[in-house]
Amino acid sequence: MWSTAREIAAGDTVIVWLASPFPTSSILHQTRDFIQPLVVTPGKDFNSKYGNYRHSDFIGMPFGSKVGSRSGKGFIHLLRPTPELWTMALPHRTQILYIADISFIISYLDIRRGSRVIEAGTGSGSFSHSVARSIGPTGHLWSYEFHEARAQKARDEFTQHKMSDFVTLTHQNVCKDGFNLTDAADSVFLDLPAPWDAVEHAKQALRKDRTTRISCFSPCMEQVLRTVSALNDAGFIDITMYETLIRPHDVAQVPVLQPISDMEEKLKKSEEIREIKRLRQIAAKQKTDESAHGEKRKRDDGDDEQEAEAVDGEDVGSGKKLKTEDDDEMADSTPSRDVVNGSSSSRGPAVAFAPPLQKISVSKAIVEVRGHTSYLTFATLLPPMPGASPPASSEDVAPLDSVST
Ligand SMILES: C[S@@+](CC[C@H](N)C(=O)[O-])C[C@H]1O[C@@H](n2cnc3c(N)ncnc32)[C@H](O)[C@@H]1O
Repeated sequence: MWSTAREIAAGDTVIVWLASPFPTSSILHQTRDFIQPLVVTPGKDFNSKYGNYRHSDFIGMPFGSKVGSRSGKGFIHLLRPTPELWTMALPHRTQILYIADISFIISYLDIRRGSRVIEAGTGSGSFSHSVARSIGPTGHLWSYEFHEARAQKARDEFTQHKMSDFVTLTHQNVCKDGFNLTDAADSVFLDLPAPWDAVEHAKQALRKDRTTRISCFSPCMEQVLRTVSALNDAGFIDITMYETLIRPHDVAQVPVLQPISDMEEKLKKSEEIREIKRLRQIAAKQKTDESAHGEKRKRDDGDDEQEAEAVDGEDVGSGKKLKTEDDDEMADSTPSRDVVNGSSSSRGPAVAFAPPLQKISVSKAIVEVRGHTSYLTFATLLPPMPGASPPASSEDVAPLDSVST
């Protein structure tokens, strides 16, 4: 398909991104103001509200470059085309399929490297580009469009995007004239106003030596019901309908909350250390008082000192401090942080046990889901059983109320 070279050359298609390189989901469907395809043509200029540029200046730049305008005001990004970017940037000649539906259809039709696929109609070629990438040059896409100007424009684009070796575009009314193919395709995709009229033709074009799939894209339920009837009549099975909706999520980074059991343990330890510190302070104060008075104070109760020594690990009399495990832990715990709520503490060398604070990404789904595009009906066609007679059509089946019991 498109150039895989590192640098942009004359004649290459580039996608010009005119806005922030980090789109939010809300602008993904309104990006045509921000994103445009461009064929690099020496001698031509690209002018926009983001500045003026000469195509020839793009030649030799790596794809993905950020380019400043000639006036120094504004910049653009020159991106390598992908089917996703093409769908966002392509010139619309019809309504098009977007990536949420495209990816779902490709997955449910089991389209992969080497697949042989039929699509009708081609429209603006949005779906065609994603299929072309999925099947690669070892597969084949037969695309049909009955609007002559659209067919020609799509054909030109397929040639420009180096797809024409494995994508065949035919200008034809598939409901009337079918696909001119027999037992050829692994799957069929119909994006037509009246897909039911093309179901029998699709059946003829599908392979009979393996299980094959069909999908029809229709905006309203009446179309779905007619299509389901036609699929039933043609002997398709496993008929299922889906709707693809985009549900945006609010994403935020939050501090990792620690398990309560850990917190209890740490709080207990914190209390113990606070108590030790308190006793140390008492002992230190006593020592200061004694030296200030220049005499050794007589103790009424020698037990106090012993108690302080026992808890504190400090030889109060000699002023020598004995190192404890807790001291090590306090010294190692940097930076100092509040364990409980995760906020930074400005209380100096406070007691701290938590490792440097970690954050995780969490998301909350937005309840309202908008953006109905169409209903997707899928069905399966099994290879005929050897010696089996063709399935009865619904017209041959007597209505339920006429069946006597
Ligand atoms: C909605 S557009 C398809 C958009 C396309 N899936 C895309 O992603 O760009 C439907 C196209 O089907 C074409 N079409 C309608 N009926 C047709 C028929 N019977 N045979 C061939 N093409 C047909 C229309 O001209 C139109 O271009």
